[in-house]
Amino acid sequence: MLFHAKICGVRFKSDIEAVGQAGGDAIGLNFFPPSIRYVRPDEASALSEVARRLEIKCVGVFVNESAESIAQISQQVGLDVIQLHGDETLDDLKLIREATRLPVLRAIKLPTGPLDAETIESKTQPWISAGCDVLLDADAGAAHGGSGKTLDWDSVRQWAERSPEVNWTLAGGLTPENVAVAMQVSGAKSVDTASGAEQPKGTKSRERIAEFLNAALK
Ligand SMILES: O=C(O)c1ccccc1N[C@@H]1O[C@H](COP(=O)(O)O)[C@@H](O)[C@H]1O
Repeated sequence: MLFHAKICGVRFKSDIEAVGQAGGDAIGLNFFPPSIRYVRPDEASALSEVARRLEIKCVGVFVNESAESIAQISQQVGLDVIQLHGDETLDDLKLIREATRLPVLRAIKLPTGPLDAETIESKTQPWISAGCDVLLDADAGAAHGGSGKTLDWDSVRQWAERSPEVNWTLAGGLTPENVAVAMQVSGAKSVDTASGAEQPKGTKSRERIAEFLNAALK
């Protein structure tokens, strides 16, 4: 497992200090320019120094970025994990791995309505076979992520029970209020949130970060 609880889309040092104080083990730095959580690589370098000091992993979130660009940003910032959250292919994965030599977390975007274990299996299987950990997220359309929409956690559990060896993270609309239930129902041991730790949307809240991590790590 790459991490237990990640707070994604942090933009300020104080966000990372709040994650460290509440025992979180990963942050996400968002390199998708249209996102409200986007950080420039030079800003991200300063953030990753804080994370490194607190022994928090830095996950770079990328959407349809070239392998060269991912490698350049990854080196500049000092990333630990590459999260692919766009329409990247298995051929792209090969290039990204060769260029970065970092573990890859593949976001699998699933429908927010009724779901079944077979659908999750068919979408995750090629990436798991290629050696990726997978992050299950709600399909956010053109925004690609950060929608605040939740998944059908019962179906996630049915899929996960069939594949106990797979390293996976639950995302999609997780909040301080629902993360404990989401973990109980789905069986997730690793979770990720972006909008759930914000107040207002786009601004991380120290209180919501602490509440989320307390609920997820208890
Ligand atoms: O957060 C974003 O803006 C974002 C944009 C593009 C790709 C991924 C993004 N974030 C990821 O989306 C999931 C779910 O977000 P939420 O918790 O539902 O708001 C989040 O865990 C990030 O990894």
